[in-house]
Amino acid sequence: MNNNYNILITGCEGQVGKEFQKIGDSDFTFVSRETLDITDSDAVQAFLRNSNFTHIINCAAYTAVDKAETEKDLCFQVNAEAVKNLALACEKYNVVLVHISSDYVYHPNNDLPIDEASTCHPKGVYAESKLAGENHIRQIIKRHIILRTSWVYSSFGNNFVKTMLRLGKEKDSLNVVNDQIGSPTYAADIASVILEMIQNGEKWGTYNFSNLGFISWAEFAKEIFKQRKLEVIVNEIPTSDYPTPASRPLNSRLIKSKITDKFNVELSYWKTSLKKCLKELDN
Ligand SMILES: NC(=O)C1=CN([C@@H]2O[C@H](COP(=O)(O)OP(=O)(O)OC[C@H]3O[C@@H](n4cnc5c(N)ncnc54)[C@H](OP(=O)(O)O)[C@@H]3O)[C@@H](O)[C@H]2O)C=CC1
Ligand SMILES: Cc1cn([C@H]2C[C@H](O)[C@@H](COP(=O)(O)OP(=O)(O)O[C@H]3O[C@@H](C)C(=O)[C@@H](O)[C@H]3O)O2)c(=O)[nH]c1=O
Repeated sequence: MNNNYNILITGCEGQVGKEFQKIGDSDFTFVSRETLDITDSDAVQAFLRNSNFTHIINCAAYTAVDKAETEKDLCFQVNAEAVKNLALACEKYNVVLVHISSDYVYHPNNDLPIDEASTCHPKGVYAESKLAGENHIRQIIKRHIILRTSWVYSSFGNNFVKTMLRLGKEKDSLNVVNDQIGSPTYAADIASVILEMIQNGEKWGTYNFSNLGFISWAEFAKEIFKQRKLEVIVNEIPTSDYPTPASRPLNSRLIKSKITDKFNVELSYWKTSLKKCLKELDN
């Protein structure tokens, strides 16, 4: 980056937040939940009033999709009300707000690839709270970027890759759903693309972003074990055989031409990014 930027990263201990820490640029100020709870609107206002931030990249969120079904208030506080706080404070102090949202806001009832203009039919508390957060931003602040991404994993925190590696050590075979189709996304690629977007000019709005290729969770699991040379059998099952408290969309095929056309960014193929993450885990 360069000296023109002064960027606050909220939720810095999460998967995406940690990737910004890995980049470790001097333009960044990192705050975790302990340092800045984004649901505390006074604290957020005070933090911005006393600093000179050009951007906030909001990596803070409530991401426990199933638990959200029984923690609706908390989930909405973090993913919707707190995002509103951030948007109001950014608008007041002339700060650009970069926010991360989810493929789960779309939840279409067809198999067609999804662009940013597609109608959203979020199902479940997490998905609804993420769309509510987005809507606050669009209503409050023009100078924003919302990145809708999917199936995020990294060497940090909890995610599908780490769950598969853990279960693969414990069991010879696993049942994994094969009818939810989307793209895994390496958190490091999200951090990189956000920085490219910030440096690439003022093109506000909502953008899909994920790694390239549309696959099922079962295919993802198989490739994780293949790259790790683990002999684990993946039994492909329908979602109906894997009941969960929150329903997941069957179609998460995000079209990424808006982001590639407007920002001229290169997307990484999902297997290539998976390889990088597994290497990172080895280290
Ligand atoms: N994970 C995924 O598969 C996907 C994620 N996304 C979106 O990407 C973004 C980043 O996700 P990811 O990095 O995986 O999320 P993580 O769950 O890994 O990290 C979220 C971070 O936010 C922190 N946090 C929670 N509540 C607050 C609060 N009130 N104030 C400040 N910080 C808080 C958490 O802290 P603590 O752990 O202490 O609660 C955690 O460190 C989120 O907006 C998410 O919705 C989109 C698509 C897929
Ligand atoms: C562990 C496991 C999961 N699954 C299924 C359940 C689910 O449909 C799918 C993925 O499971 P997870 O619980 O890891 O994924 P989930 O928490 O639903 O992941 C979502 O998180 C939120 C935050 C997002 O925004 C989404 O983009 C998406 O990444 O795999 C199996 O079929 N077998 C298994 O052994």
